[in-house]
Amino acid sequence: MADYWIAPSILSANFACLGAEVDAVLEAGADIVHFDVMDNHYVPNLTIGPMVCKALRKHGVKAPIDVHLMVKPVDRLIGDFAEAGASIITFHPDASTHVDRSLQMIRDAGCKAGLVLNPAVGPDVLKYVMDKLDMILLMSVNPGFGGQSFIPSTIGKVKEVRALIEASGRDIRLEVDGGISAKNIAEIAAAGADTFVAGSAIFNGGDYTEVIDKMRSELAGV
Ligand SMILES: O=C(CO)[C@H](O)[C@H](O)COP(=O)(O)O
Repeated sequence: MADYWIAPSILSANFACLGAEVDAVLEAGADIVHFDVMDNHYVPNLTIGPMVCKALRKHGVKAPIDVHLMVKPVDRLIGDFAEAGASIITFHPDASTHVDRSLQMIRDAGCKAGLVLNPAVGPDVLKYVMDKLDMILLMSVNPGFGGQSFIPSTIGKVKEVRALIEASGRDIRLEVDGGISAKNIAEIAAAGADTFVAGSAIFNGGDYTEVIDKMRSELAGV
């Protein structure tokens, strides 16, 4: 017989395997799904797009999907992700020509809107658009790859941004992403963060429930 190869198309498979993994981590106690969208232009890596978001919704994922756009330009993808079922869309101010307009586009599309600050980017830009923000995401690694170490100066920035949020009187989530595990989550929460993105700690940490329970027990002590 000839050397026949059968090749299931991952694109047409509706990302069923990913759906099962997302189900597992939500059942283990995660609250939201964080989506790292990388374009090999704004960051040196290439990941997932709106089709995957849509496939997760079709698969039955009901949890909020928090889409972090590491792409430039930003605006063209907003409608696609909103239609695909995104709940929250965040982007980097240095990737959008008109930050206020991009935030408004996200809100007009029916999603919650947020800005992301890279480790070396200060919080000044936030002040002028506070009324359009539902989330602020502080990167605690340089974006593009999982598995990096938490940058300690983020703690000071979390405190600074928490103070800005309190002064605004608005209900804005403060999320931190990069190098987070049960070892440092309490310190980050004590500084003022309320949402924690963890990749390696959860997906390379063995039993999802045990890892998430350990994080929650650390948070309970804050
Ligand atoms: O956005 C990211 C990198 O740009 C990842 O979400 C982040 O780094 C999480 O991965 P890890 O917990 O392994 O650091």
